[in-house]
Amino acid sequence: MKIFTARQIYEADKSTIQKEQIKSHELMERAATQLFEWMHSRLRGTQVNIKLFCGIGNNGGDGLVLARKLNEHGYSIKVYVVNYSDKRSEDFLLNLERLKDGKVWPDFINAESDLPEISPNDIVVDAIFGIGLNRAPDAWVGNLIKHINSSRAFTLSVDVPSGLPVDRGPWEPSYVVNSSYVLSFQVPKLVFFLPETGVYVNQWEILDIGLDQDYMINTETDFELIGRPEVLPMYRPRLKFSHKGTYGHSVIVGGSYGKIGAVQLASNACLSIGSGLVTAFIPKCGYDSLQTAVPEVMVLTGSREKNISGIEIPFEPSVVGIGVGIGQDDDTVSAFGNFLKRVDSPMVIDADGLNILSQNPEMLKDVPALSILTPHPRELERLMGQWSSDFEKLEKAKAFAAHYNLVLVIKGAHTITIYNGKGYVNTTGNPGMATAGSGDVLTGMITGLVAQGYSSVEAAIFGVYLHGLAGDLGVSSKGYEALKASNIVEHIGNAFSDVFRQPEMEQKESGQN
Ligand SMILES: NC(=O)C1=CN([C@@H]2O[C@H](COP(=O)(O)OP(=O)(O)OC[C@H]3O[C@@H](n4cnc5c(N)ncnc54)[C@H](O)[C@@H]3O)[C@@H](O)[C@H]2O)[C@@H](O)CC1
Ligand SMILES: [K+]
Repeated sequence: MKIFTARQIYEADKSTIQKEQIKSHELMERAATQLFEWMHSRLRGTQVNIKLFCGIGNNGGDGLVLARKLNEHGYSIKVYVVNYSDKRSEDFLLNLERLKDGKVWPDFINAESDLPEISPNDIVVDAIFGIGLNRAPDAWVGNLIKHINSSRAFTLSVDVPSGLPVDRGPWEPSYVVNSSYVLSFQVPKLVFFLPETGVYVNQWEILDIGLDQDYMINTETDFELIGRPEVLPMYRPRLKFSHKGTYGHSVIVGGSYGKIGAVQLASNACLSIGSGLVTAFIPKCGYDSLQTAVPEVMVLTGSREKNISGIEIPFEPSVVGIGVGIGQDDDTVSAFGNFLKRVDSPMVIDADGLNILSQNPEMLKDVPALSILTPHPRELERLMGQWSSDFEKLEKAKAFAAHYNLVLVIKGAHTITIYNGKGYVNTTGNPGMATAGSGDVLTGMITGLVAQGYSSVEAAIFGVYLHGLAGDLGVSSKGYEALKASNIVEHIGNAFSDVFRQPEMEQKESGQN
């Protein structure tokens, strides 16, 4: 699913109004009717106090339409107009009149007003600012937002949490509504998925308000949300008359004394995702344990007992995944550097492989084109320097990936794969996966997909998706705390099946942070 910028959403809005020959207030009515139906289908007339905070733009207009409909259906509502500007939008004004026609009289909140009482049992509808926010809210509006946040009431945000701009970080982090649930129109917003701004969104759901499909399909976006519909077409079916050679021979290079488990996890994951053959290249100390733990994996050892000091592979591998548990001994670093010079085909580089690159940036030019680097945020920072916001991080990552012609997988709650100026935001995974060895499993999975002929970017996107899904399936039986990296490997097969599961009903895009 494409992730549009605010400017693109306004364009889609305009194009819909033109093509359908409707008025903008009719589109507002359509959007707010969706909001109402969402609430009504859940509340079914329950007598709870609903407090609607409406700004003076179209986000506020949505709130007013919702208030009118709730009132018509007998709900107990109180409407507050947050009067932060006298530039009220036309559709806001129209709907203010319609609300008054229904005998609902909003309270107007200004800089001098007392803050209204909000009980933890109330439902707050947050329609103060939408995607039109273009500067920090005034301090008194910020204080109102803080007041809403401290009320502990269930807070339903219209389109976006008020105070959260959609194309940058907030000016003042405490002036952003902490949403319990965001009902976002038509498309998800990038800020829902980034570590600094995703914290304002507990759960989100997309409401389809029927914006112009032609515009949506034909407009290129810088980011895309990756769910099942996006990964299904990437799948490469296994062929009846195929053999293990068809699916590639992967080599996992890594391990050092005390860190052989990393290679075990990566090679096991590599096999489980379908690599025809897997060979591990490790120091001698790991030979027995690895052969015993994963008998299907072939093992080559270097000349040293405890670390890798030279990498010799006596055949042409389909792909190499390198770095897990490899350490940073001087001779390992030079073995790594020499190996990079000798390999031309894309590799998967993780963990200490990335740290070696950060320490020795001159090696970056030897990394084969289209290699996949899988840093977590600290490793990314070591590779490309600090950033001041998530948005700057993404811009730097795009520039870095383009400069070296690489695929960058930025690991996190929503892992983002960067390639060719575009970011692919993953939707699977859970906090149970923040556990030792989880990254080693991902390295093995991506390596195994490249071995089977997936392009680098597809291997990264699909591998990240399946890794998260395997973790989600693992959590359903183990729980968050007990989930181990080896459980993720055990669920890779189920993750494939899940991708092909027929949806029981129409899937709605939604998520939880
Ligand atoms: N594009 C769509 O698909 C649709 C959008 N609708 C709603 O329209 C919203 C956008 O409406 P608007 O463009 O009117 O913008 P907002 O309602 O988000 O903000 C209102 C206005 O306040 C001003 N403003 C921005 N930051 C401010 C600040 N810090 N202090 C004081 N004033 C500030 C701006 O001039 C802005 O236009 C969406 O979020 C959505 O809720 C819906 O009505 C229907 C369809
Ligand atoms: K809002």
